[in-house]
Amino acid sequence: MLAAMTQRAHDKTAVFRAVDIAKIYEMGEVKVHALRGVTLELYEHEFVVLLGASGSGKSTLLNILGGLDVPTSGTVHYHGLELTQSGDAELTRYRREHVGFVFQFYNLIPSLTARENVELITEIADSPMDALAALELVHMQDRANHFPAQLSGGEQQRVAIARAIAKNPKVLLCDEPTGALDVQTGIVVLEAIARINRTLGTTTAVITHNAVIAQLADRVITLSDGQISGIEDNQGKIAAADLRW
Ligand SMILES: Nc1ncnc2c1ncn2[C@@H]1O[C@H](COP(=O)(O)OP(=O)(O)OP(=O)(O)O)[C@@H](O)[C@H]1O
Repeated sequence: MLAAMTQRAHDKTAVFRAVDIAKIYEMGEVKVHALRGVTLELYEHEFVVLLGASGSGKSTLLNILGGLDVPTSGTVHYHGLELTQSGDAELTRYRREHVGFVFQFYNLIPSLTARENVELITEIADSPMDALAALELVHMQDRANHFPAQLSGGEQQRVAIARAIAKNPKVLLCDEPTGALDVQTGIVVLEAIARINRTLGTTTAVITHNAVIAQLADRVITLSDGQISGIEDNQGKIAAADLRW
């Protein structure tokens, strides 16, 4: 078992290497231990699901990997860049150049069309893809000229995903991307995320509390009470269209 894991570690290039990270939120007298010594690697091109109950520390971990937050102790590397030694300007540059974020709520700009929402990002990125090509990846090219209010929740989320990947990020971090959607719509959104991982090779991490969604992943990392309680290769990876919950 250990030999197999060591072998795999040698076969793959680590994008992230987090060692013994802890995060303590201090609120007056109260200390919340959101992460308690998390060590993990995420590899190039893989699709990881971070699974755990509410409050287990999933968002805290994702925010730290994405440079939105810093741990109280421990180290995080993104390739050669030590995020835990980086200042605000460096973290901002890191996020802008390397990370696409997708959240539960889409945060599209209501006065801009789908295409314009995506173009906002492509205009400031170094090597963006064409906004329409990004919309095509999430099967929203036909709705490019529609405003967010003219789109369903799932369609808005697909536009938000197009916006996240249009700058060609190396990693796509998704925090409960289907949390606000019904099952069928959620499946279409997950299909879009899986398609991006397959076709662009973007290292993808999806947070969920829904164990069914873990079937999409190459690896499933389970968090419980701020600690990793399991890391498993998923032998039974299935297509999003075949998920049922
Ligand atoms: N900014 C904050 N200030 C204080 N405590 C926080 C803060 N953010 C998170 N926490 C606490 O840290 C713990 C982990 O929260 P986190 O949001 O990472 O969990 P989660 O697994 O993503 O939960 P959920 O699925 O409900 O979003 C929780 O106890 C939460 O209340």
